[in-house]
Amino acid sequence: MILHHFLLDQVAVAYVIDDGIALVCSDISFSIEPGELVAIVGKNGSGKSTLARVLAGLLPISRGTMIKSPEALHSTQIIMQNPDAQIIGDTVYEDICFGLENHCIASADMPIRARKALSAVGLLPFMHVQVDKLSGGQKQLLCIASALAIDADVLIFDESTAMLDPRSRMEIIEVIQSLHKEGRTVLWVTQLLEEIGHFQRVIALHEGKISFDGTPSAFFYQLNDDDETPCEKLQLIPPYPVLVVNELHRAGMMLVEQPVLMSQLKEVIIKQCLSI
Ligand SMILES: Nc1ncnc2c1ncn2[C@@H]1O[C@H](COP(=O)(O)OP(=O)(O)OP(=O)(O)O)[C@@H](O)[C@H]1O
Repeated sequence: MILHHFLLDQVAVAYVIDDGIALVCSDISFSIEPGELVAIVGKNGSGKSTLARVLAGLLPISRGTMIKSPEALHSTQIIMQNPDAQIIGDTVYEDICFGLENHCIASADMPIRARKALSAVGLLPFMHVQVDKLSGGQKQLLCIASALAIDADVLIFDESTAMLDPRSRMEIIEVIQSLHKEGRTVLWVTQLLEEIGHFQRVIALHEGKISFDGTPSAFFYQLNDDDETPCEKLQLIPPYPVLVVNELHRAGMMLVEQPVLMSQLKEVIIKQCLSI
């Protein structure tokens, strides 16, 4: 029997506003299984952060049902867009320890956990630095390290690398892939479509509803030439490798595979050229 981490059925979410309530998500039904690596995409205001907060237990649902596994209930960490809203300690180390204390981790284990987590995000040299001396991107890395130190089963990243440069962002995605290999469940909210090739599954939101749930290649490619892809339907711009494939296609060169990442595009072109 599969125990879902999250099982949502016809979920709706509303905010209380001045003149009533605003329904921002509706008809949301999906499940997340343990160990999944999922990207959540959509335009600004499509409901990604709202959904992330619901899954993290920070927002109640207004309608429908949501069932969580015990792990998802007790061991989910969300890393949000704004690092200042999540940092409490005066120094990097104190901030990590604050989260560890909240999770009843023994004091003796704290230094080793903090070092391991800070190493994973490249912040070990900053361990005893005052938090207000960190850049915005370094603060985001600290929030990620705090979640890693706690050893959460489910990690939800809500555009938490938005302030990082491309190299640091790639390094975080590599950290996330290794956490996934260890069995962790990762939900990654992003606006950057070039990132989603690193994920197994894409959930796309449009106006608070799920408009797509499937693989990255199914999001960017369509079997029939005349059909719009799920990505095009959302009026989002696909990443560069997909644009290259589409241009080659128009020029008469059909690729047998559907690359999403640059490394995949390179492999496909080499394979195809060698077979001519
Ligand atoms: N606290 C709130 N009160 C009222 N409305 C809200 C609140 N937070 C978000 N909303 C509204 O809910 C809708 C979805 O917002 P949400 O932040 O979930 O979208 P998003 O896809 O994460 O957007 P972005 O990519 O811009 O961060 C938007 O219309 C937004 O204005």
